[in-house]
Amino acid sequence: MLKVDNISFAYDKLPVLKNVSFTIEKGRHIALIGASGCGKSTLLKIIYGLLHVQEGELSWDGTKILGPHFNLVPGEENMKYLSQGFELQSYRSVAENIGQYLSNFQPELKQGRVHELLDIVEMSDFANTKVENLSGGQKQRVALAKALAKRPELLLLDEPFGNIDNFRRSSLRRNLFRYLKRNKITSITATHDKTDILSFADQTIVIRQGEILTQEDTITLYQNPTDYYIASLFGEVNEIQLSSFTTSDSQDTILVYPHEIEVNPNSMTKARVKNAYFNGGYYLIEAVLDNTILFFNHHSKLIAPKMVGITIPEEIIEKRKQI
Ligand SMILES: Nc1ncnc2c1ncn2[C@@H]1O[C@H](COP(=O)(O)OP(=O)(O)OP(=O)(O)O)[C@@H](O)[C@H]1O
Repeated sequence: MLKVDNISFAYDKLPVLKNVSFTIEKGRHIALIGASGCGKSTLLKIIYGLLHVQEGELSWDGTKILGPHFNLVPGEENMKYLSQGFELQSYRSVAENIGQYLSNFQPELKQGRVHELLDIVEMSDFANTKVENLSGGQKQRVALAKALAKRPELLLLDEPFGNIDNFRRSSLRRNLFRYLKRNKITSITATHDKTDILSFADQTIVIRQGEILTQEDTITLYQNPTDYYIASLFGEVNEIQLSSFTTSDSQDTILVYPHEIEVNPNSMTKARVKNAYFNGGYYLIEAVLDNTILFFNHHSKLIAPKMVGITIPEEIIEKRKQI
């Protein structure tokens, strides 16, 4: 179990993390989300032992993480941290990089392990290619394989798929998290990508300006966002006046995702279409309702300045009213 107990951290005088506490059970996958600059990378570096906390304590399986003031070689033995820049040896081959820290005592074992890792990151065809001849996305995949090579107990990933094209990203993500689950490797992934969060994170930790806002089961958090900041980290979201959709005359608002709003010609609530953005399987419609911008999904393009009736299902209204 990872235990982070009331840590605070500042670069020089700039406080970045404030009284951060949470625990993570072994084998769980955690997404770490928050606006750019909120302290995600800093937190990962602290957990890995690259930065020394001014206040608080951390432990992994009951053993205190001492940080760089106490470890000769920075970085905890049983963890791996994959940073946004990848530390690879560019003049050596992909296979040599992945196997760099593996024992040479049993060459067949080492070779088998390197092949297994090449397969996970879909880089088998590049085993003998020098890293300097790879693209950014390919380097990122090699760095990931290298981080997994020595079977870390805790894997810390900082935007791990940022440079990887969409096509590759989906299968890589599936391969990686399947491997981590099978091998009971705990992971924390700092990310801005909603798919990393929704499909693969058991739990999500939300940070705002260096403070933990919440740690919650991912699906529960998505379905019951307690504030606009949290909901907006999953993508577009609307803050809607209840009075626009119900007979209520209260000033209360609820959070509604674009896919939860339905076009219904019979609805008394009419919005004026402003723009339609093609999104593949649907259009994201930007409309104006009661002088406020509103986003909803629609299967076909709607042309401005058309007036459309819209509704929100009763159960969504009731659920969000209670948050
Ligand atoms: N080495 C450093 N020295 C001084 N300030 C730093 C340093 N590294 C980061 N910071 C500052 O600390 C704050 C948190 O940075 P951090 O990289 O942890 O944010 P982040 O949430 O990971 O952001 P992003 O999502 O953009 O990667 C920012 O204000 C950043 O400018």
